[in-house]
Amino acid sequence: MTSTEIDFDNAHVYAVPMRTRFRGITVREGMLFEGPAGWGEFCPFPEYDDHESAAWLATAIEQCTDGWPEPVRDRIPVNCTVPAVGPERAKEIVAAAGCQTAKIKIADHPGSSHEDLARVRAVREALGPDGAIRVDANAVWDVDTAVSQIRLLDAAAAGLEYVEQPCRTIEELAAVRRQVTVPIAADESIRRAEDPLRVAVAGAADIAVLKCTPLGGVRRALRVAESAGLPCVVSSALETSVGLGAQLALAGALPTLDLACGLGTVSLLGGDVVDEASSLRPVHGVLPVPRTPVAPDPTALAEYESTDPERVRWWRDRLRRVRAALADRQATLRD
Ligand SMILES: O=C(O)CCC(=O)c1ccccc1C(=O)O
Ligand SMILES: [Mg+2]
Repeated sequence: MTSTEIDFDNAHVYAVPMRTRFRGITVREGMLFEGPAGWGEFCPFPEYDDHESAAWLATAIEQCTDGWPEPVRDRIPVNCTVPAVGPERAKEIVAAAGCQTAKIKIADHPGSSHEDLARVRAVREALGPDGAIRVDANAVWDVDTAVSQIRLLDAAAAGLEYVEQPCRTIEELAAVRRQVTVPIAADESIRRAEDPLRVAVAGAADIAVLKCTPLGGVRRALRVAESAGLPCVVSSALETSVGLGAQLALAGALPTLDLACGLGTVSLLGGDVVDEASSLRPVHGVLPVPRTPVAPDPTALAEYESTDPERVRWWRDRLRRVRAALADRQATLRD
């Protein structure tokens, strides 16, 4: 991977409002820059330090210098993503999406159980009996809370497909997994591991959630999939269509993929930096696998270019620091 031909100096800083607050985010920010193979997106969440953000930069550099490996499929079924909203809004989201699978955010704040159960019931009503429902607790429960909440949610959903990251540690996931029949998926345990290639998720989870953006690229995520040795779901990091292309390239290149992916998230954004026709919004619950990165559209890019000089400076400083951090990490990210 070489980064010398990338036009970092002219990188654009974008700010796209979220349609609904998600993970505490109301405006999604990031950077877009062009290299010899196309455009890349650099968008680590604000709380990520330079070391962790280096993997996000590696993904952007892979896509604009090397491109992606050959896909083995060209259409990816996706879930619709239901944020922590009320039951009526949840039904609208599911009905508008047209997906067979819904992923619901739960445990968004302390004491949310009652609201979580109402949201899950509403989604089942909108989805019908044949759809699949998965929930994501983003690592907030202790083991006992997880076990009791998963049982309640499974009943409210009339059957859950899986629960994503109910607790923080691998040991806790394993303990929960021994006590419930609902399959367990590991997300943060892989994505935020110091070494995602060596984390032992197999005894603690039934499914691996993979996000190539924080894992350092499509090729590296393929190696993480191989070492995890579990059925995989590819899930987004709230990229625009430019960065989401890499995630779809990963979903397209995995040797086996039997589960819907969490890649319908452009629908959570209030806009996109590419033109309408290239925007990676699912149609009838399916997304295409792009062969090359999607380029921003000048008009759309101008619309979402950040106008806040302080944010622009913050991102430029961050990119400069993270390029240095990546130079330090390059050996391990190639590992
Ligand atoms: O998987 C999906 O349906 C959407 C993606 C998603 O939930 C997500 C998006 C950004 C950051 C974290 C997460 C997560 O899976 O926890
Ligand atoms: Mg998750």
